[in-house]
Amino acid sequence: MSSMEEETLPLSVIHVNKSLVFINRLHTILHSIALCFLVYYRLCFFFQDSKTRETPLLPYLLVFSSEIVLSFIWIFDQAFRWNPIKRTVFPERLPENDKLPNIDVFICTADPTKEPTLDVMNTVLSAMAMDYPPEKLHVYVSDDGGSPITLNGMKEAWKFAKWWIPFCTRYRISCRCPEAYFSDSQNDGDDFSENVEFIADKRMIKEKYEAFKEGIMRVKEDQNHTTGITGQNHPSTIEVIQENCSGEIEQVKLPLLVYVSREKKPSHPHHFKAGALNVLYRVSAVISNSPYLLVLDCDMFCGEPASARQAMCFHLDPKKSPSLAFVQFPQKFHNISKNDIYDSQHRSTYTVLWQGMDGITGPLLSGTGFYMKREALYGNYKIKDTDFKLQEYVGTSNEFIKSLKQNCSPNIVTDGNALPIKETLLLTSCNYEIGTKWGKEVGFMYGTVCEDVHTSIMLSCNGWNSVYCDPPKPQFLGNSATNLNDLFIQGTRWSSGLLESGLTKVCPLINCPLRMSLLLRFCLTYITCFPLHCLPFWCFAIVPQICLLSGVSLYPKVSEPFFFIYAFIYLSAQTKHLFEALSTGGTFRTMIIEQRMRMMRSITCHLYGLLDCLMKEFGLREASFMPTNKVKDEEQTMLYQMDKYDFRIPNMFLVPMVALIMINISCFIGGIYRVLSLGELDKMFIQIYLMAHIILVNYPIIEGIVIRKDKGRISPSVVVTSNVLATILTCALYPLLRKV
Ligand SMILES: O=c1ccn([C@@H]2O[C@H](COP(=O)(O)OP(=O)(O)O[C@H]3O[C@H](CO)[C@@H](O)[C@H](O)[C@H]3O)[C@@H](O)[C@H]2O)c(=O)[nH]1
Ligand SMILES: [Mn+2]
Repeated sequence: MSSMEEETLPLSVIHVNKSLVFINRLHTILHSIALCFLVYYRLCFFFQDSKTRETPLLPYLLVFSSEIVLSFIWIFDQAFRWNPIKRTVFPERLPENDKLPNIDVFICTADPTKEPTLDVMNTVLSAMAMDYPPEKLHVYVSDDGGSPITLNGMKEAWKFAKWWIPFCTRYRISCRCPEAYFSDSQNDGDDFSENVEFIADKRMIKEKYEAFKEGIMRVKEDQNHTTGITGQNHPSTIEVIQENCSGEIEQVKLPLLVYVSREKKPSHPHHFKAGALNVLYRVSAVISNSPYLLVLDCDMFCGEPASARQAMCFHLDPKKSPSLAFVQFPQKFHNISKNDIYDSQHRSTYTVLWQGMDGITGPLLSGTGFYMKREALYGNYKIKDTDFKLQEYVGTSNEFIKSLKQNCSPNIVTDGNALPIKETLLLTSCNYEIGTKWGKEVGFMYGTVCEDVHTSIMLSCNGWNSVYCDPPKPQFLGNSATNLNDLFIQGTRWSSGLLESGLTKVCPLINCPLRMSLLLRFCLTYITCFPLHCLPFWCFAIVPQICLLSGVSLYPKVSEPFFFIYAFIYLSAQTKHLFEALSTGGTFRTMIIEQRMRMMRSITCHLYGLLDCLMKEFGLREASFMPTNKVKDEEQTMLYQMDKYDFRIPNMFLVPMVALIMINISCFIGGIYRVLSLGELDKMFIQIYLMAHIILVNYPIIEGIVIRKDKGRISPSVVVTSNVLATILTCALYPLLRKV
């Protein structure tokens, strides 16, 4: 091959599945037409003579407005289906190692009791062992807990890395997270599994790993009697982890490893993960100042070592690079069971939604597993600005301002200089950001607990693009919440954060720049507003039910032509969902589980998220970020693996779900009785069908009340409380919905 040809070979290519695009667009058009008929049918009601109307106004308006809200959310959702694409990368076409850019890896951890140090260190080790020149990798760990356990864990990890990294490179190990490697015997490279030397080395590394584990545990016990320093109140500590060469093994080149714990005071807002990332962003700027950043949550390790090179296929592509802010990898999880009863893997987001956005201007940040261009987070500052102006923007650190102008050339690391202690202490102090634009225009955005989505909306507004890279082998593997409790806590946090950025900060539909395309606007609106689902879902879970009891019909009769509109909309939505589930590796069961989880989430998390967001808006509540629990609970894991829902969740979440199911069941029974005795099946068919659908999809709740005897069932006391709530709701609404 001539060098000319070589130069023009692309680093990545795009695939468009033409038939998928056709099906999607056809479905969107047909379904939209049906929705127009539905609206027409509903509007006709208002032109009827009010004396001849059979249906009272209030339930009719409730159902109609719910249909309108759902239809709008559905329309926004279609933007993701308009132009989905997939990409393939060719990392082998990248320039030689010495021409690759530097990368700073950021790993966040917050609390050693909720985030086991061993797991965090596994993430650190997997990042250090990535297939990338070690002198070009710099790993920074942010410890928001300010815990000596984490610092000591890093020292142990450093020692172990000196064995682990050469072992991985030598035997081309593909799984570079030690815990995952040792727990699965399938992980050996085929080339070496018979090799005597390899077997001996592996045994030796395994011993070192056990010693490393013990080292971490030992520290844990030692530190039980700590000082007055807490996770919320501690000074900053910055330390480069290194050890004088003990001569034990030959000098191994390791990536730079830096421990950063920012100063925290209860009186100062610390802005959660976004705050932690911004501190790392500044500290790394005066140490390594790499042009690219990889951000990882402590519970997401690098399963495969290839992601850095894959990401560079986009960042080093001269056509894409100028406007490319980040390359996002999907979040995949190693702890998902076969049937994934909680939809913990968020199938739809990481297949349909992100592929769909990739065909527009690129996916949103997903918090972890992305390669960001440092420059993209500078905000709108101008290189020409005077230092004085820049100080208003990024704060008073001269070293940091210098780093902005140095055009990303690394300084301290390569020069072998000592750490600029004074500067890093300044950059990590609580007061540094006061009066600056951090979190507003520069760095990761503050003011929401979904800093990832909010930051990427701001990037989109500034004209940056992104790319979704989903190679066949998952590059990042995380720990997803696999129990209802964690999922609901996380879901509530997300709903509140998303609504906050969508309703109160940047309403993507209205106040994004004019040049932003309509499709992108729709996607952003969908993402930030989908928790509003809770309004129609609550309505559909109560109003048609109680109306059935009192004989109020809300939908067309089976014998009316408009019945077919409803039937069409229902069937079209269900078939499309099934089609998507099947075409992304799911089954019919996946579809049912997703619908169930959507109902459960809407009724609980989305509603609480909405309330939380409103309360914050009116100053009644402070923002809070409760990290998900990452400590494994044997019993919980067992229930999950057996596909049994674990209903040991706070009443706040459980009672509304159980109460609504009870309303549905009792109205269903009462309704059937009424319909049969009065012969009104024709009139009430849709309402009866709706209830049957809700009850069937949520069968596990009924099972939890009636059949199960294990610890994860729904306890009788919850059933009683829910009954009370259901009765109050029914008694209050029954007369209202009948008369008004
Ligand atoms: O004050 C804080 C709180 C959290 N974290 C870290 O943030 C990360 C994410 O927290 P986690 O408890 O794992 O939350 P998840 O719900 O699993 O996180 C999802 O949702 C977050 C937004 O709500 C995103 O930031 C994450 O990337 C995404 O995985 C973890 O590494 C934490 O250590 C901090 O550093 N400081
Ligand atoms: Mn997490």
